[in-house]
Amino acid sequence: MASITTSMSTFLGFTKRHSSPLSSVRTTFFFCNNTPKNTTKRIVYSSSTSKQQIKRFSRRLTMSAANTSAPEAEDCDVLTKIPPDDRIPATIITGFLGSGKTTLLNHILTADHGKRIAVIENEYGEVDIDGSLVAAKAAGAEDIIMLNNGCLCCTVRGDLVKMISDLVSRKKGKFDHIVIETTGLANPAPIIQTFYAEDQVFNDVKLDGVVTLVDAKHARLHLDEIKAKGVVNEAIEQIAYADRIIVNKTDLVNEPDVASLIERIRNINTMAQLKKTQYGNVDLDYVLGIGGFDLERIDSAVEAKHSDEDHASHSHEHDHHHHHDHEHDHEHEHHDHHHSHDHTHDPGVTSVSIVCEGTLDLEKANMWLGTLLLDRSEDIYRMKGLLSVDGMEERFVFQGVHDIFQGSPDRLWAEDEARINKIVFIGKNLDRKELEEGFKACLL
Ligand SMILES: Nc1nc2c(ncn2[C@@H]2O[C@H](COP(=O)(O)OP(=O)(O)OP(=O)(O)O)[C@@H](O)[C@H]2O)c(=O)[nH]1
Repeated sequence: MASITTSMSTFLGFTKRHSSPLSSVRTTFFFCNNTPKNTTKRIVYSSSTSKQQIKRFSRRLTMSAANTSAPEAEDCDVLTKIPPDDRIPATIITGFLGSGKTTLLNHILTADHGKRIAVIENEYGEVDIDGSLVAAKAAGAEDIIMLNNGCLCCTVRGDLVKMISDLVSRKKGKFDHIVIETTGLANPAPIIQTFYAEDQVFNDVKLDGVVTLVDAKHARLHLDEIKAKGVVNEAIEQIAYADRIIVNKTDLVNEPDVASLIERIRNINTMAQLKKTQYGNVDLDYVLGIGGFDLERIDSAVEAKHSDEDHASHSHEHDHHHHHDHEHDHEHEHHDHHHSHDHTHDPGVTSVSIVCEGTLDLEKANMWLGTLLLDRSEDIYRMKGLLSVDGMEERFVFQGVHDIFQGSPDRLWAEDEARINKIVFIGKNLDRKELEEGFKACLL
């Protein structure tokens, strides 16, 4: 995957105060670029990041944590409040070929939600706008832009940046939301990274979330497909990056099959909410206004409270004892589901959750997370966490996508509140024991 890199000097220069009206609010994140219009910041780890640099970074955070009571201090780098973000939200709709992406898009465009939506449609190799989308345009999409000279996640990423910037400069104020439909073979990661790596996009548009359609009838075939070494299985990747999963076409399969598919999806991604549907028929607030990358909404993701539909599936017997003999095969994680039966599936991509009471030593935690991202950022697809850190009165929330990391203190811990840390990782070759031990070694 193309990695986004930045010089570590800017990364370490993250104490600069903002000249915006928000400057009285202390700045949030570890970051790489100045962003004049808002205070969302990013850190992008590069392969040239050294452990020494992480150590320096860690020391700076330690100092700033001890300094949280002095918001006006010139060298202050920790926020007590996550500032409002008024950038235009963008939702990515992805899912394997034929899973129902266009059907969902039409549902969104024709429903009565009062939002003015601009659509970016990536139909690889097609020349004309999909007939059904023409109908949707008539029904009210603010703008439909076709990207058909390549796949968004590879060749036309630059086009995506250009399209979003054109859209913003041409029509700012005339639309409220951007929906991007990927091709069925897209890997969402580079598309997600575009929203952080490209200032032209980042300054005006924020990623709202990734919605992944799963074809209840055919998904198993795609998930089972074993690719050559180094080749991603798009069906797995699309599930792994999702904030919302829609198991569609449930009219074509029986309930036990849907249940075992959901079980399998859950093994890949415990963080996303999941719903079963037919013809993409979901409530619109399930797919728009997700806040999947918002720090203030980390809570709901790390709680891993699954919907009734999820739980309903757990009462069924599972018949998926398949076991792949390939390089990624390893013991799978099942932390949140409390299933005791032995089965192995979706080798490679899993979710690992760590829930643990206690308070973290800031320097150790920084070292651990920094080193983890430095060594494993290719494998860590997404992570979200909520931490209790020594010297911070607030909970520390963070989220990351590969080498992009954002973190900020959010609300104060209540006096009688148990200091429970929660972290969820989604990624490849995750070793739960190692992650848990690494985390626990940072506790005071
Ligand atoms: N039976 C059934 N068919 C569905 C359902 N949802 C969508 N379809 C049909 O499945 C076909 C593919 O749906 P699309 O919405 O075009 O899927 P897509 O993911 O956009 O497809 P690609 O762009 O080719 O990747 C269409 O004929 C839809 O009418 C469903 O829940 N049940």
